Amino acid sequence: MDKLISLVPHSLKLMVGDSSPHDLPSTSSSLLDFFLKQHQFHQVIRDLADPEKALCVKNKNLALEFKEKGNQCHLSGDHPQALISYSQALRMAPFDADDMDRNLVATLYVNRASSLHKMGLLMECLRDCNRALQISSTYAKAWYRRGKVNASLENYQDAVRDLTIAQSMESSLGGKRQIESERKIILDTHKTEGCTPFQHNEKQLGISDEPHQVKPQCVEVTGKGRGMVSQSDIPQATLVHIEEPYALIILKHCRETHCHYCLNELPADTVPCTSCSIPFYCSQHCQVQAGGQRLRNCPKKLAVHGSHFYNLEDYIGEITLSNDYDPDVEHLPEHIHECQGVHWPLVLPSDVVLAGRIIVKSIKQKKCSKKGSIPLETLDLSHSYSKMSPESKLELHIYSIVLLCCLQHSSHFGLSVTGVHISQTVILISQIRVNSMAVVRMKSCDVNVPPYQIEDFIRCGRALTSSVEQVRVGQAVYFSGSLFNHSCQPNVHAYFLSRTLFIRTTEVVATGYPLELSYGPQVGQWDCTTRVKFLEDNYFFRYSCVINYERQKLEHFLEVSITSSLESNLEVRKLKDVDISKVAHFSFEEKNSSLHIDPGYCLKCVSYCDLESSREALSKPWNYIGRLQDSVLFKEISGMTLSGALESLDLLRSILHAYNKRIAEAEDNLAQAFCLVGDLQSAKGHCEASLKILEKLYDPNHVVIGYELVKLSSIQLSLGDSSVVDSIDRLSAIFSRYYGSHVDIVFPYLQSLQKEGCKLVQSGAE
Ligand SMILES: C[S@@+](CC[C@H](N)C(=O)[O-])C[C@H]1O[C@@H](n2cnc3c(N)ncnc32)[C@H](O)[C@@H]1O
Repeated sequence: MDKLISLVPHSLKLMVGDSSPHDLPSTSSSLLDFFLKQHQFHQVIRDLADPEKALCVKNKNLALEFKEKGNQCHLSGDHPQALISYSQALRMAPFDADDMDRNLVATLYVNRASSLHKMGLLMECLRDCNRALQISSTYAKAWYRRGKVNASLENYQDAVRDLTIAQSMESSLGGKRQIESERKIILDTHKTEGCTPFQHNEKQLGISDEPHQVKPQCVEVTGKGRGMVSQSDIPQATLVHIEEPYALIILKHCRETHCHYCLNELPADTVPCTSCSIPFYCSQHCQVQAGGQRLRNCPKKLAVHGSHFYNLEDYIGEITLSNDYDPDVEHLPEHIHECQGVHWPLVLPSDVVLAGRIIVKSIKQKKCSKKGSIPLETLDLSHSYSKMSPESKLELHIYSIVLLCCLQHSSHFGLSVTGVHISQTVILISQIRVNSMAVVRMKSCDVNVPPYQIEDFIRCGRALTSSVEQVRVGQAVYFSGSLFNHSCQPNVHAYFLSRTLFIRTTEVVATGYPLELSYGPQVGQWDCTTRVKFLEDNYFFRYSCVINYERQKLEHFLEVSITSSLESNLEVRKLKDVDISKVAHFSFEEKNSSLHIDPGYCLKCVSYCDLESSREALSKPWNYIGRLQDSVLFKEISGMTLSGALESLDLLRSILHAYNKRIAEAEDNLAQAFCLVGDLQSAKGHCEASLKILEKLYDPNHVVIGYELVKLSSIQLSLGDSSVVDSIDRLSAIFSRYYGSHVDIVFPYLQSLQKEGCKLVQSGAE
């Protein structure tokens, strides 16, 4: 990008920087004309989009190298490393390549199945066997591995069937004999009458279909454009909106860890795209839905001898015929035009690639390829192009030109790159910037447990300071979802299951009242100034809701814990446009209206703080707390860091207001540090202290309290403290308010906590 920007002459930069949506077609054509004369520009496009230079194509030699590495690791017993190597080999292997007279991909699936079996990942192993068989239905080794894993899964009937088929397909006499003896052992040891339910399809995570009858209405809201309002009185925790994305993309940092279609965390048995080496999917279902081009197979009718009990031909058909394509789900082959191994989808920013997906989708939907016109004007979304900085405008122009040139190379729509098309793309990217939603997932972590082991540790109740945090995994356009405006006091909460957006009320909402979300991280994670800046930089509006307005005025007046008095006080809404002393007066009214207000006094509890000297005195303790945070991150806690942080905490307590949020953060850091050094009693004390402060700052059912309760309950569990039951009950109530009946799907850790809590109480009662 910098290279292209540096080519643009100053006068053209000025013209683009000054442009309005109205002049876009002419500024776009001028810039395009300029670039078309630059050989460096053509070089950039060739590097990004020329199939000859494609870097993300399949590569058989590389696949064989990874396969060999996987085999060596498997032989030496390093199964996790073998798994990684086989997955990389699958990513690189051309779908139709052969290796030793066998389809290479099928071989790799079977090899990976062996590693998965050794690692105890039985369902993953079974799925890989099925994948191999769907490519090569006569593959004896795949049937054999399937039989073995079915035996481990105690699906003895299927195990016997699989081994019968394996024996029939095996060509060597020795092999046949070995399979026969294993089959006999299973037959002799286990009675196979009674049918084990057979399931080979990859099931998607079931999303419970909670009824939602409450439909919000879209209206014009003064100063905010369109917005959503309630049409009736809506109870708390009611689902008010469900929507599938119009277009979605995974974020770059999640490409190796999350499915590129549904954005769920990748399982151990990842499925790569069959045509390029870019995406990984969690299942063939997602691969097909995304346009990861799985070849349809048509297995032969196989005659199998050796069984008079079952109809083995039907059984084989059931396993080898994939049915990943779900005709009821709208098919969005969003990856298909990016799938030629060229690397522009990998290097261009996510929102630009997302714009490409929308362009291709709208072309396909309108079937206007012959006309070569991009019907982007159909996207009824707001944008703030006029408010962007000159640098951003130039950047948007260049990205739009590059994207269209790449699409022109990669797709077969006869796409022409013109000033009008570029200007439409500029507007589209501007629309994406203010309207797309960050798709998030809840992630559990623990200071003592490596991330890949967290689920196992949690399941066994061995995690100590487990915490949950929201991580951004994708970016998506939801047409109706984007009509919810922002509030720093949101009354609805958005979350995602797979690609689906859910919006739920977090409080009772009266008829006609706006339904508003919090843009950016959840309330409580940022202070007011940071959020206002974020809204200005990213959404181009100056946030001026009552709470903020009053808070800004109060911040001149008093630096301590203003959140506490205002955030919980809904009556503050009435205070718009009143003088600061009146705000103060209002806050004191109920208690003692005759109080005199001076800067430095807390409006909630009247304690005093000398703001000037406190600011100076705070810098040293903050440094110590910062050092502690780093040590927790690197899991290296020295006695010095700990004692420095403890002294700093005392200092903070003496200077700051008792309910300052930063003291709560320091307490929380100390809790994590004490967990790391194994002093759980102290950890519990600090966690409780942090919670006590948060309870003063937030509504008792606020999600911020829920997060701290997760930590407290995991420490209490580790200590065998029976009060964990109360903590878990509280946190269940809080999360149910935000996630309703989806709480167990969004936050599976809650169930493990509940189970462990019950066990603890029962063992205490015995
Ligand atoms: C995702 S859109 C919301 C829908 C938008 N109001 C519309 O008319 O399409 C985000 C844009 O809405 C406006 N907006 C959202 N919340 C606002 C608020 N609290 N105050 C002022 N403008 C707001 C801003 O222009 C922002 O860029």
